[in-house]
Amino acid sequence: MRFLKGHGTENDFVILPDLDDGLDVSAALVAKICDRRAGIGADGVLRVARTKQHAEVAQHAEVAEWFMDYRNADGSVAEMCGNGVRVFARYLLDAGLVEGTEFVLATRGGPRRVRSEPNGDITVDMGRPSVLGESTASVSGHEYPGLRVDMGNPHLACAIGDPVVQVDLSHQPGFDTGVFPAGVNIELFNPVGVSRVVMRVYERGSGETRSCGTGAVATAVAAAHLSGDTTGTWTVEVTGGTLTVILDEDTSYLSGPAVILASGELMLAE
Ligand SMILES: N[C@@H](CCC[C@H](N)C(=O)O)C(=O)O
Repeated sequence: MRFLKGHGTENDFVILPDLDDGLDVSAALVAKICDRRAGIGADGVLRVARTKQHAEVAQHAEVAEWFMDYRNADGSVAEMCGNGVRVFARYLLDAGLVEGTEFVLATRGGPRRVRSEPNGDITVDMGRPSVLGESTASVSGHEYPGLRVDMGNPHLACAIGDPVVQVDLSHQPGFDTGVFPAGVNIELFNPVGVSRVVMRVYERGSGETRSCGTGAVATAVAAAHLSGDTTGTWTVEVTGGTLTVILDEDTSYLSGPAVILASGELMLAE
């Protein structure tokens, strides 16, 4: 099985080109691939599939030839992955599977338009964030109130008084399972200047990661909300680099680097 490895601000992925739709990618195989000792190691897997072959996204085949079949490191399926879309787009561009610098790809969360920028960054139109109210995350005995934001996938973005670098995110934070029956991605952030935040994230299905694109947009929405805003350009400093988020009236954009760093032949089997 051919694979590539890539990352976006160190949110890292194994890419499985499955252009003929022949791969049986079970949850167990994904978990093995993502294992950082016994596998290649990654926060998730991006299977490159044809949109028209998949009933769950086939309605977008007219606008998006390629479907990002995203799986978390534990093998669970998620609707969207912002950094995954950017790395997936980088792969499609490098492999010559798309024409031009702007195109649409399919995700379970809906079609997403991407643009390759002159400086090499990839920008994604992430759609309009849905603000769903408030909830609370608990970490090491602290209760952190936050904003529920749906980005196609669920987020709880919490501004905290403690420096985020000091928080222990080695375990799953507590959350209200009545509010988030399918689990949630939890962002903790500190506002650090004008339209600038430092963020850490504990991802559903992957644990703490060094970046999360949907989480960066959710965090920008929550940070803007604190100052009574819904629009603006935000710099989100994550552990693995820096992302830019633009919030406008109708949609949101995520920009940053996306890199393919290796390719090879995978010998793992279930
Ligand atoms: N890292 C991603 C989000 C991946 C999915 C998430 N763990 C979930 O289960 O919803 C991103 O960059 O958005």
